[in-house]
Amino acid sequence: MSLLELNDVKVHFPVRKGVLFNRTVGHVYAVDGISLNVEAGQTYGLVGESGCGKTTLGRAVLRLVDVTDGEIVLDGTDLAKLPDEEMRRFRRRLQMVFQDPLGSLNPRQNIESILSEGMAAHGIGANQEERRERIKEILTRVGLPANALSRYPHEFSGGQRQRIGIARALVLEPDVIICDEPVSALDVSIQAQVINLLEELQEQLGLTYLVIAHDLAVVRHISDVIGVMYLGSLVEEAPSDALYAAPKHPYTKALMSAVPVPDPEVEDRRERILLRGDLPSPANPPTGCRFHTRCPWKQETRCATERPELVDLGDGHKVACHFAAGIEAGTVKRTGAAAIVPAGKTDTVPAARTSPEASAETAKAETAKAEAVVQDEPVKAESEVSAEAEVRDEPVKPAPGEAEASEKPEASDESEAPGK
Ligand SMILES: Nc1ncnc2c1ncn2[C@@H]1O[C@H](COP(=O)(O)OP(=O)(O)OP(=O)(O)O)[C@@H](O)[C@H]1O
Repeated sequence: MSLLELNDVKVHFPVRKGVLFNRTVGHVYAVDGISLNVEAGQTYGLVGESGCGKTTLGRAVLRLVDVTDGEIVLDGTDLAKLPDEEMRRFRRRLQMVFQDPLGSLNPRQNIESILSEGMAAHGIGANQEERRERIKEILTRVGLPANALSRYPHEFSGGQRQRIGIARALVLEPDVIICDEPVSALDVSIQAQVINLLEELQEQLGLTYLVIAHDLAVVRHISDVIGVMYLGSLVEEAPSDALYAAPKHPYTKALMSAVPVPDPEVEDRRERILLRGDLPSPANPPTGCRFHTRCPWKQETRCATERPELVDLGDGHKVACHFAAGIEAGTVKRTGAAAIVPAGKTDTVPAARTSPEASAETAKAETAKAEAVVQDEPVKAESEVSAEAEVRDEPVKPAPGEAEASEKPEASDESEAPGK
């Protein structure tokens, strides 16, 4: 059963001009008609390049931005239409884990204060004593020592801060956690541990996640279903394995073709699709299919005039492309608008600096590393982690003001062992 259901959600930001900015001259169509279902106890991964509207959609679900149109149904209640007062009660049930753990934690509050603030606001725990006990339990679950309570955010490494961000969400016992780029600010060696922690917590507590990320490797590992976003809309949605085995939308094919294959023979033979140009402006999106200006299979004139619906081609594999079936069957021919080259020869084709391929090229090695880490790195069992936390009795770093912040570089984030 769907716990969270989005029906044709739109978020259009007005573009204002004039001396008093009181004249609306257009709109940024950041989210433009997204429908998706997140099943209870599952993870929905939302991917797309920077600027496609992922974060805005996540914020819309929490009603942190105004929803222009559509329904956001949590457990039968449409949040989009709830008065602010009633929405406040629902806020506890939807929590967010942010990309930048340091930026989202108040540096002047210790961990107990940060975590108990929301609990008190939502009436969780009869008194501070009860709240403290609950916080200690959650800190152990996320692999942090109980003595973290009295420490401040700057005393922790990046990965540990993200664990605090996860704990802050968990203490409120939410139904759905929206993770917005939960590991992209972390060193690659730490990313897998945080992803694995999210998975362990899901198994133990039956959590439901909406994970927003630009990194296909991160989303693949954790998601049951993946949605691919382009310029405010979903272009493809499928069970994770099906999407990776056989992407059907040209945009997804291009994204996937940028991910290197570990086998050198396959890598040499396979083709890469290099999209040219930047993501068009969401203030002035192309007509028809929004991807047609960069699509290698663009056909006259339907692609430029008729916006494709997201259609189920079988087994829940949905695609918004007029010619997906023909492309798959080989009956629709390529027409240009993108270069298709052997993977080993990508450097011969200049791509626009800001295109996904430009960043994909520079991020290629990083993605490979991240994927290797996600697959191979042994992660301690939770029992091991909490046992270590108990045993270790390490000196507490100076409180803020006593000494300059002794921020550790992420790379020396040790193996993210708790109890530091
Ligand atoms: N408050 C706002 N007012 C106007 N435009 C906005 C606002 N917030 C976001 N946008 C625009 O909406 C579009 C989508 O932004 P959004 O941050 O959701 O994308 P994203 O896919 O999450 O990208 P990133 O990963 O870089 O954050 C962008 O063009 C952005 O400039």
